[in-house]
Amino acid sequence: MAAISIRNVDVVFGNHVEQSLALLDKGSSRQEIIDATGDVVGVHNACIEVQPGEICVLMGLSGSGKSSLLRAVNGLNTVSRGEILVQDGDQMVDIASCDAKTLQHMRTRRISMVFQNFALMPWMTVIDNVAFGLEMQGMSKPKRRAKAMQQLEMVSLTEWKDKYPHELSGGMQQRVGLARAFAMDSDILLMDEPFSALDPLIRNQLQDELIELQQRLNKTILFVSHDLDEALKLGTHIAIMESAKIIQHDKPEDIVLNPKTPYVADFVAHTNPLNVLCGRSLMTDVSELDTRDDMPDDMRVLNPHDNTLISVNAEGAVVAASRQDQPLNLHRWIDGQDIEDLAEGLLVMAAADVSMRLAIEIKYKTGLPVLLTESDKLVGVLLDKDFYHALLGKHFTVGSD
Ligand SMILES: Nc1ncnc2c1ncn2[C@@H]1O[C@H](COP(=O)(O)OP(=O)(O)OP(=O)(O)O)[C@@H](O)[C@H]1O
Repeated sequence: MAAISIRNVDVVFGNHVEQSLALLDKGSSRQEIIDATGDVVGVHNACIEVQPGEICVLMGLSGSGKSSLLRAVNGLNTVSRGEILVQDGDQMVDIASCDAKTLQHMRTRRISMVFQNFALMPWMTVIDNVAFGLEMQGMSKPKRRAKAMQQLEMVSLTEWKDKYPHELSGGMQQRVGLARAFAMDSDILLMDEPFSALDPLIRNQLQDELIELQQRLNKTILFVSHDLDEALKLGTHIAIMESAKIIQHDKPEDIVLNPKTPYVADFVAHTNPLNVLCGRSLMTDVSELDTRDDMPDDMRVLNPHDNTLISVNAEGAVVAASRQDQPLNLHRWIDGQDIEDLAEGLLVMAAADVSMRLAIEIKYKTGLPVLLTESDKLVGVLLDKDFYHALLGKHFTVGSD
């Protein structure tokens, strides 16, 4: 069961919603609808399923409708048409049509929100800010203070518990915002550009902390960002919005490798995709490696210029390698090992899903191509051209639709 299921959702701001929806159905543009009715289309026909434990990032330029859609998920924006089904135990509640009491229940128990401007109460101490939502849930004072302390510990702010928000830096205030959201124990977190007001170093640190917290707590997160690097880093899925519509909803790697429109390609061209690209997507397939008539059948050429060769056995495993007739040592890369262990001239075999960032580091240390394996079988090789393609962004083609 999806945690959030957004089905054909339109959000129209204004006083002529029916008329504007009719115009949308006739294919009128956003601007034509503003001209005809004065209404603004925030979201047009959005459909996404977010599975439990996913981080889905809504990404797009300013005004594309990201916040409008996010805010519809907890009823802060009225859904003009369509359904937003949110998991509540073993049933799904339609936020678009449920009564006020159910919406209140969903907001206090199931869905928490973290805002860009932190939205802390300036007259309350840090701990009271974190405990605030728990009071709304009806939890007793000692219990909610204990719980709030736990959350502050999680974001390393226990020593600041009695301070007021203005005494904290922006990054610390956003940590309080995170602690407050996590304290609610709700399964779903809505995050509206929570880190964009912070300087890059702190933003990076909070992104890492969010990933770490998410791995521990397994929340479902819908996250708004206008920064593709942030989306690629955080998202298990990314939904790209343009002019109120979702134009591509995919895994990060697919966004980078197969942008569906020039708008998406333009974002991709200005990003650093090395963290999301994996070796398999860019490798030269084993079947494309050259053989030579003057060599045994099991030999493959990695580099004809310095005569780097490998020998592959009947099971497809690499059993030997040489360069300029001198044997090369083979080395199996183990996750988590220290890159400094590698030396010039080692021929490394890594899993085919190795990140391109790590593959480039390996190549830098060894000066050799990187062999990619699956269950010990050679499936491909990262040659110089594959690294250059990754670095120069020559790895994608824009889809036709
Ligand atoms: N409450 C509202 N009333 C009227 N128009 C609104 C309202 N909220 C958003 N809009 C309009 O809907 C459109 C989409 O805005 P939205 O804030 O969702 O975009 P966004 O992609 O989140 O942009 P940003 O990154 O700048 O926050 C904009 O044209 C905006 O002016």
